[in-house]
Amino acid sequence: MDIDQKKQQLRRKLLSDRTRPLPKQNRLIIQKLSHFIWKTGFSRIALVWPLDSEIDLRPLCHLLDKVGLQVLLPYTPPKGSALTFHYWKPHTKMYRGRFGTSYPRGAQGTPDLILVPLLAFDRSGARLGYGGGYYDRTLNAYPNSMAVGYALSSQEQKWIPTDIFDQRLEFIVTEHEIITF
Ligand SMILES: Nc1nc2c(c(=O)[nH]1)N(C=O)[C@@H](CNc1ccc(C(=O)N[C@@H](CCC(=O)O)C(=O)O)cc1)CN2
Ligand SMILES: Nc1ncnc2c1ncn2[C@@H]1O[C@H](COP(=O)(O)OP(=O)(O)OP(=O)(O)O)[C@@H](O)[C@H]1O
Repeated sequence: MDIDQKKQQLRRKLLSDRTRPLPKQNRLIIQKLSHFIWKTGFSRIALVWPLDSEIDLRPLCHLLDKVGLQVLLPYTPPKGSALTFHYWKPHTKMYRGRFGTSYPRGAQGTPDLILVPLLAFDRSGARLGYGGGYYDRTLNAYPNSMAVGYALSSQEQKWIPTDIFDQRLEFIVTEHEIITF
């Protein structure tokens, strides 16, 4: 079995086992993330609008906006291209995009810090996503942005198969800890 097939097998299993985070877990991750973001001193932060059963960062979008930081959200282009990030404010209208994603139209920006959604991670900083390769291409396209994954601690796996193009994360924030690589 090659790496793509191994990833696909793991992805299928994780998707079928996945349960929605509990409100308390969601709150704890947001607390940890907001503290982490505050400490970096960065001001342009890329987050993501949730898909089914994912951690919901929408309260964090509002929180960051309230304290005067710039919130950016991704637009998902056809497979093969990097995501683009667009400024969001609490009143911004969201549009339906590819794969059930939602995105704001309007001015594009370059984030200082990119929060990266994931299906699974391991202790080496490897991540498994939905298989579009979007964040791998995006982190390549924004080499100066800090990449920070966020996940439930239950999303940790012993080992994630990786390819040469897979981008490792610098940090992963869970409801229990901040993992540094
Ligand atoms: N909330 C959220 N937004 C996000 C992401 C994410 O993980 N979470 N993405 C992170 O990259 C991007 C969109 N990623 C996606 C990439 C591929 C597929 C996809 O191919 N879905 C197939 C099934 C995949 C499979 O069977 O392996 C489908 O819908 O048919 C879905 C989302 C950008 N926005
Ligand atoms: N930088 C890249 N250059 C060329 N091809 C790439 C690159 N990154 C990913 N790919 C291709 O995209 C496909 C999906 O990649 P991968 O399985 O790593 O996605 P993922 O990280 O799980 O998904 P996502 O980032 O969208 O959440 C791979 O089969 C690979 O061929």
